Amino acid sequence: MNASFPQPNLATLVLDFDSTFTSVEALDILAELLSAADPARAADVAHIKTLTDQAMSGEISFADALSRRVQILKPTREDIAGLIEVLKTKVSPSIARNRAVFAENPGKFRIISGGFHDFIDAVVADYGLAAEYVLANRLIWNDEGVAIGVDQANLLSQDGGKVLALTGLGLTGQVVMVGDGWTDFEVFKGGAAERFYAFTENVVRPKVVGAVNGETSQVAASFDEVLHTEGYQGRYSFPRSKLKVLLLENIHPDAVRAFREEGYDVTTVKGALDEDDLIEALQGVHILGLRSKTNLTAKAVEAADKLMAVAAFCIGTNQIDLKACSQKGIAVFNAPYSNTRSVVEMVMGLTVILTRNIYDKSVQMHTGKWDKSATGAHEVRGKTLGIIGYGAIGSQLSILSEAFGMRVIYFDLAEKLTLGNAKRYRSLDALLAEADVVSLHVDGRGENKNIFGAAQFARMKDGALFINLSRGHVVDIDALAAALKSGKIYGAAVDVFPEEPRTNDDPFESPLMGLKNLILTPHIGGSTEEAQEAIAEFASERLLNFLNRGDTTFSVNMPHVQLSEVEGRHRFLHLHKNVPGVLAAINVIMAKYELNVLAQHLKTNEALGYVIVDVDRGYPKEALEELKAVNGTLKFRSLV
Ligand SMILES: NC(=O)C1=CN([C@@H]2O[C@H](COP(=O)(O)OP(=O)(O)OC[C@H]3O[C@@H](n4cnc5c(N)ncnc54)[C@H](O)[C@@H]3O)[C@@H](O)[C@H]2O)C=CC1
Ligand SMILES: O=C(O)C(=O)COP(=O)(O)O
Repeated sequence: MNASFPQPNLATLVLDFDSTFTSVEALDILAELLSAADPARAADVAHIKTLTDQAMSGEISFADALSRRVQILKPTREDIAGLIEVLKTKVSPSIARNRAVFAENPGKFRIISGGFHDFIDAVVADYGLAAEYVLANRLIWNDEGVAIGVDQANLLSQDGGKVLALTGLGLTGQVVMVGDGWTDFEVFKGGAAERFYAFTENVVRPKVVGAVNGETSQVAASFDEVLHTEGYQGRYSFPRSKLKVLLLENIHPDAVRAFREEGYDVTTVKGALDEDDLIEALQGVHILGLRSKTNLTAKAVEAADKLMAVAAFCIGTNQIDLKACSQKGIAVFNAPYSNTRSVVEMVMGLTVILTRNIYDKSVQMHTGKWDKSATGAHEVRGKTLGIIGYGAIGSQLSILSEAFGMRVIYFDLAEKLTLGNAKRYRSLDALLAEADVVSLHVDGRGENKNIFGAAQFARMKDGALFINLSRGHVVDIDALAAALKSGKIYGAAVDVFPEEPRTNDDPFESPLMGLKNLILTPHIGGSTEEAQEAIAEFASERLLNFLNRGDTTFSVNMPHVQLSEVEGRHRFLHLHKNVPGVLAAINVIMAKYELNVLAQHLKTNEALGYVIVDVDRGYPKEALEELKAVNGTLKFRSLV
């Protein structure tokens, strides 16, 4: 840390070793190593684990369990050397990522353990903790180099030994105990520490967690949480385990895994939520993942107290009130290309099925009717496909249908790169007059409500086909039903509806039900395993890059800034209304606190300005308060 900004009055943090500093119980690992080398010792492993568990939960005497375990194991010096190598790879993830904190705060950390100096010292030495900072037991060795017992004179081989050993150090200032086990809690209960954190990153011991009072003793799911609460500047300015991620609508498990692996607190919900339930579920949530069926309304955005970012784990973002999100400085992302191909393949299949009348033939077969005839069945080759909306899906469809021998014409509001031999039509009516198959691929913007109604069906060729896999509100469903009933159009495939059930348990109702040569599908255009997996990867990466570095690439409402990892520096992320003077105000504060700026970016769009400043490590807390108070600030956070 920059020596000019020491954090005042930091407590001494005393860390337990087994299942706290490392993610494992050392004697369990030792037992596993011994039994791997000699399978006849498998029973010993089970025995050791039971004793460890009983002792850590406070069910049996710690001292008794300790010497019994050593006597069962009887490790050699080589065994202990092997154990050290393994333990070095098992340091708890949140401790490992905060390695710099140990060096930046010399003398502020102690290790206390009923385990043994014989292996602990070597493991914690990598973190700059010398043996004098370790309070632990010692093994008793015989002349053959075999450990045969425990130093009974050492306080830590006795019940209640941690309290006595720690008190004996006579530390000045506040002392805080961090550990997973009952003996760690006893340190606090016995008065040797002012505060206690029940450390649950590796193991949750109900007796210990149940004993905390929420004030001077509390649960910490990671070392980041401890550092943050105790005022240390750790690897993360805010502990990830306190950042809540809510994933709705059965988002692929790969996304859940991606967030959990990075230490975030993830909750999943199978279906979509209505406004009231969403408002309730969003309380305290920082990150929201949804798909096409959850409407994130302005009211829900307004009520969301902690929301920082939202991702549509799909293409469409029409279900999200983007304006409301921007006004609150909430970043919105989507996955614009991950299910494109799935939709296109489905449209190709539907085109062939409708053109050949395959669907109705199959329905009849299921009722025992054999109707072998060519009447009304056609090839798609040589037919004209009219694509409305030549975006990612429309243009990909253009390529595949040309490969099928179709002639492609399209209509789009925007200028688009025409692919292959497709032809752009500047008038929708002209396209409708020529297309044998009309396929809708416009986006779901509000203005597109009912763009396809009775007038458009009337302008289509008699007996043409109609396909909609875009958005339900784009088509007047009654007009579609009428066009099908009258025979004006020969067949249709519809995947999206103005009203869709929220979950698979809710009923589907539509005036389209029961009509002939009409294929209805439950909004599955993007529902392939390939697409869902790709979306999970893409959308979670966008969110994680935003959370971990401030990167806004691919955001649908934020100015785009691509950022690298934050290494050995602090990063301030300042999102504000796009009004004059904000950058200047930020720089005045930087200068006032003599913060050494390593890099600075400013990107704006119509509504928002986004300033990113990387500074040398170490800053006074007041600087952050002033940065947050700059006029126009919507969101401010700092990363380390
Ligand atoms: N059924 C499903 O499961 C899925 C549905 N979708 C939906 O498919 C639609 C298309 O997706 P993408 O191609 O990725 O979107 P995109 O944004 O790349 O393309 C949309 C195109 O439509 C054009 N457009 C918008 N309004 C128009 C109008 N009134 N008339 C003519 N052109 C208009 C735009 O200029 C743009 O080129 C979206 O509504 C998306 O939500 C996407 C994936 C899966
Ligand atoms: O990607 C889209 O826009 C879709 O419509 C797919 O929606 P879904 O994720 O299947 O709810």
